Amino acid sequence: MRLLAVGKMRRGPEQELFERYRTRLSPKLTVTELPQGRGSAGEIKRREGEALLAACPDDALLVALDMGGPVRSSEKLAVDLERWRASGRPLCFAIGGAEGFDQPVLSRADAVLTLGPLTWPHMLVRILLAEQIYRAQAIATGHPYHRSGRPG
Ligand SMILES: C[S@@+](CC[C@H](N)C(=O)[O-])C[C@H]1O[C@@H](n2cnc3c(N)ncnc32)[C@H](O)[C@@H]1O
Repeated sequence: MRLLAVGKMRRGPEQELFERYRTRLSPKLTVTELPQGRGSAGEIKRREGEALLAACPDDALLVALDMGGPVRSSEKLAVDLERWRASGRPLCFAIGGAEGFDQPVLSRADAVLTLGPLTWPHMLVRILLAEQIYRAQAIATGHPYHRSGRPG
């Protein structure tokens, strides 16, 4: 699995937390960091979008992290992750920069993964994504890390 992410994560508590989850994942999640775009908001989005699409293999199943996607439970994400991996295509997640994704990235994406309607800082999104993939793996294997606790 690959993560294409705009921006550079510096050493510190965010990186430590991200690594805590990332290193528990199987298969491994490798990270490709892309430079933040320059110029107007439109130029930033276009440049970052071009870099994201250039880094994404043609045959990859691209999952764009964006507020605009359908809301999923962690259990549903576990099912979708299994389905995405069973496709046999390399799985690529993408996290945008401060301006979000350019339309061509969203058009190329095979799926959109939302972490809810709130806007999260992109470095926290890396942590949340790694934790949710780890949780999805715990759900798939029946590991007690995940406890549903929901009625019904
Ligand atoms: C600071 S946000 C960008 C916000 C931008 N103004 C927009 O409207 O998309 C940076 C990146 O974090 C990710 N992100 C932020 N909040 C998210 C959420 N609730 N669900 C999924 N991804 C999110 C997206 O990949 C987004 O491109």
